[in-house]
Amino acid sequence: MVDVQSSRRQVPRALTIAGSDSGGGAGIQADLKTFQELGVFGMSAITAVTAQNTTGVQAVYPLSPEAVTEQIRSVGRDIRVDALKTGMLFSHEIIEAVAASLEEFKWTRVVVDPVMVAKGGSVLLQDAALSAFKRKLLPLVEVVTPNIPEAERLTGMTIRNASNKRDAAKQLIDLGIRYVVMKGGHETGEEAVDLLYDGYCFSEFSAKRIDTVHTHGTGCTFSAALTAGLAHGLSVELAVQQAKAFIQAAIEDGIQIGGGIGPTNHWAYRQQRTPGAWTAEQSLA
Ligand SMILES: Nc1ncnc2c1ncn2[C@@H]1O[C@H](COP(=O)(O)OP(=O)(O)O)[C@@H](O)[C@H]1O
Ligand SMILES: Cc1ncc(COP(=O)(O)OP(=O)(O)O)c(N)n1
Repeated sequence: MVDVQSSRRQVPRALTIAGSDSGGGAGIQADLKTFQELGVFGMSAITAVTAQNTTGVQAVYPLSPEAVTEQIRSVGRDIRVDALKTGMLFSHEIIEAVAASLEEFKWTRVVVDPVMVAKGGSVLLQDAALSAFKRKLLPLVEVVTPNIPEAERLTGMTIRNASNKRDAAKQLIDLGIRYVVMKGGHETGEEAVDLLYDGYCFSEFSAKRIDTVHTHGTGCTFSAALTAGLAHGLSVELAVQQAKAFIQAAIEDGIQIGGGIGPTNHWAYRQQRTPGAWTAEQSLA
């Protein structure tokens, strides 16, 4: 007789603690799609429900901190978590609940995407939550992935050039974070350059900047791909390299969704690696 229990395969598992985007391009939805594409079993703890589409965020309904804690506990008490990421945390109460859970379970492979404002301008992190975010959450994380405006808000610095980026990364490391990835999506120039700093060395991950407005959820997707790499046991450097390739494919092989700032293509990276696979264009033909 086959022992079904012991013959079941062990797979990497990752948890996302983030907001729901009803439009499917960012938040929990982008994270779970990305985990799946990268061969990781995805789990979620929802912090807030947003009514959202490609034209913007129409409404935000935060959950109670207890509801967030209970979701994390349910996962943590039964299922191994190899890596996790946070996205939209919204309030200082939710940040405190998440920080307490990270301490309770002693998870170390933790990626924090400091989501603050959606591309349409809606607030996804309240002003009053910034201090708890810096003091309670950031010292517990392995990697933080700010875009330029987020790095400016976290450090109080104005970032205009490469030297400013390095100074801001150093300031963030001083908060107790192991690695900073400062993303270059909001800059201009031929290349989109992401800067990685480990407290000693800087490395750059560069790819051709794609001329498109359809970048809804790029930060969520990038940080989820990075988390998936960590769940597989990759070093942070290799996980960033894979995440960069994943987001590049997702932006480059764009799909037409909605009438505003559309999402990226979460299956493009896999498709590029699967000879003879169907393409987004073929499926519409
Ligand atoms: N137009 C683009 N072309 C290529 N890469 C991009 C583009 N926009 C963003 N990226 C990449 O997407 C990832 C997310 O970056 P960014 O857009 O800055 O984050 P966020 O969504 O948090 O604002 C980074 O790896 C960045 O370099
Ligand atoms: C629920 C939710 N979480 C996060 C975001 C922000 O996502 P991001 O990847 O920064 O991309 P933009 O929305 O700024 O394009 C969100 N919109 N919703």
